[in-house]
Amino acid sequence: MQNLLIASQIKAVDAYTIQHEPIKSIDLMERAAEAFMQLFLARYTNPKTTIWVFCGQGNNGGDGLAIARLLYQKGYKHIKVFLSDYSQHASTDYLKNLARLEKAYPEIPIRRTLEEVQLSKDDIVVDAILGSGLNKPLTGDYEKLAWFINASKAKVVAVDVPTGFKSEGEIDPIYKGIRADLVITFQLPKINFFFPESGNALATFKVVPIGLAEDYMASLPSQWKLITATFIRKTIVPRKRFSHKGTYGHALVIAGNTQTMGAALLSAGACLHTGAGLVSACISAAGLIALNVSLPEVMYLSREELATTDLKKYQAIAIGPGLGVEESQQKLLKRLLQQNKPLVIDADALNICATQPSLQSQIPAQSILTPHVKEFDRLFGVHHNWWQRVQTAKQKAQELQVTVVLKNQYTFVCLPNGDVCINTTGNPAMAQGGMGDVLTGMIVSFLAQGYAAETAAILAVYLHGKTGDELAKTDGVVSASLLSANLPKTLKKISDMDA
Ligand SMILES: NC(=O)C1=CN([C@@H]2O[C@H](COP(=O)(O)OP(=O)(O)OC[C@H]3O[C@@H](n4cnc5c(N)ncnc54)[C@H](OP(=O)(O)O)[C@@H]3O)[C@@H](O)[C@H]2O)[C@@H](O)CC1
Ligand SMILES: Nc1ncnc2c1ncn2[C@@H]1O[C@H](COP(=O)(O)OP(=O)(O)O)[C@@H](O)[C@H]1O
Repeated sequence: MQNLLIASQIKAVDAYTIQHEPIKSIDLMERAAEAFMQLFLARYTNPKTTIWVFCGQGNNGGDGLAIARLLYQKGYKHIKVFLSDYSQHASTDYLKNLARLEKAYPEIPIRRTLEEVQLSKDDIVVDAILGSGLNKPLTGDYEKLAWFINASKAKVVAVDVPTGFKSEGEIDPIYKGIRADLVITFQLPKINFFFPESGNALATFKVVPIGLAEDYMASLPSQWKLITATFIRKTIVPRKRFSHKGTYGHALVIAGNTQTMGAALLSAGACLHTGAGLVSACISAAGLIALNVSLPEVMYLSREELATTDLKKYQAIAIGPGLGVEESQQKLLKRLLQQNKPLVIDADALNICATQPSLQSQIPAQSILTPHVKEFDRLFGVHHNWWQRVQTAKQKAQELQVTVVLKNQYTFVCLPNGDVCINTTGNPAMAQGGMGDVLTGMIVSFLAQGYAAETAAILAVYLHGKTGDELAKTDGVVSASLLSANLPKTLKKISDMDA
């Protein structure tokens, strides 16, 4: 798991690296500019393109000036620089890089007013006006500049952060900053890149390492974590010699209704494909034939039997996909909550809890809640932005001592200790009904196999997205059943890798 840091912490890491590597700050800036340039060159290979580098007067602007010099040195001769020197203050490294540029390549045009700038849609703008130092909303000349660049339709590549975009905290509903096609960001992604509202400010981002002190970064306190492939590889326990079905637990999936039996089948199927030793599906009788035909390995438990069965024989239980919210399902859920056994609670089970708020306090500790945005807001109230929503998820996870899996393009897994783990696997080819049902089956499967609740949720969201990513390399749309069928392949790939 990788710590994500807020802008002030990154500044501290910057200072620490400068002191302990040691490296001069101007050389660290050069390293950042080099890293930016390498990725830029790989993407934009035509040296005849006109590149306008817009620079502010802080270190972001300093990066921009170094980038202009390095690109020119690499043969990109159509470089022009714009200085937005609207302020009295300029950073030392900005001034040094301005002097270096003017000395090395006095022929590069430097402009200071927009009347001198003509941007075409074929040009590239390097946005180095304001970076992580943004400390107030854009106004006046800065706002005009952003408007001018956005209106030009030129391709925009931002340095570290698009000008006007906050690295963390609530994102303003009306975005006035620069809209970047690509952000090349230094060392760590900014926390706000993972919130859907960032879609107004950037189409995509790439992280380039600039050699900041890794150990120090890891030692700083942060409740924001990125789920990494390394963590997953280290955490997944390979199947053991001499193991048998009993080794991998018995999972029960309580789901499905006459018109939504597919949800139950998808969930139970994914549970099987993720490796539970035994899977039982408690579905309405209408689904029995379908279950036997499509998932012969899965055992059936009738709704009536559920009432009398000793639940101890199941190592993990999930409830909700396609369940329905009628009185009988409400009773069923209430009875289950009274057993005080941790549950994976999804879909209609969450919807029932939303209409009966008193049930919330009865959710057993160690349970896992897997709402999508609408289920989340039904359950915990309407939220006007994702920052607030994640704050609530974090708070509820701590208050109820549960794991909240807030599903989205980037899923936020909020743990009972207050950590928010962000998953970066997954893609729009997966945006199809049934995908969440598969995820629920995966989580309950990992739980049955003996993983702790937090770990089961993290492994499942990563593996779910990773399988979707592998399939999206060849398929434009990835259905839930296709993804489910491919889970064993991803698991095999992961367990074959060296941790
Ligand atoms: N470790 C790393 O990651 C490395 C980072 N590096 C680079 O440094 C960048 C951060 O640089 P930075 O701290 O100098 O801030 P930056 O964004 O240039 O802003 C400058 C000043 O602008 C002002 N200002 C703020 N908001 C404003 C507004 N709305 N409208 C008008 N003015 C506004 C404010 O000054 P104030 O007005 O408060 O006096 C602020 O201090 C980072 O993004 C990366 O590119 C690399 O070089 C090396 C390693
Ligand atoms: N664009 C996307 N990128 C990444 N993951 C996605 C995307 N669209 C959907 N998903 C994933 O698919 C699942 C959808 O869950 P949900 O809405 O509950 O589906 P359903 O109720 O249809 O089963 C979530 O895990 C979500 O993260």
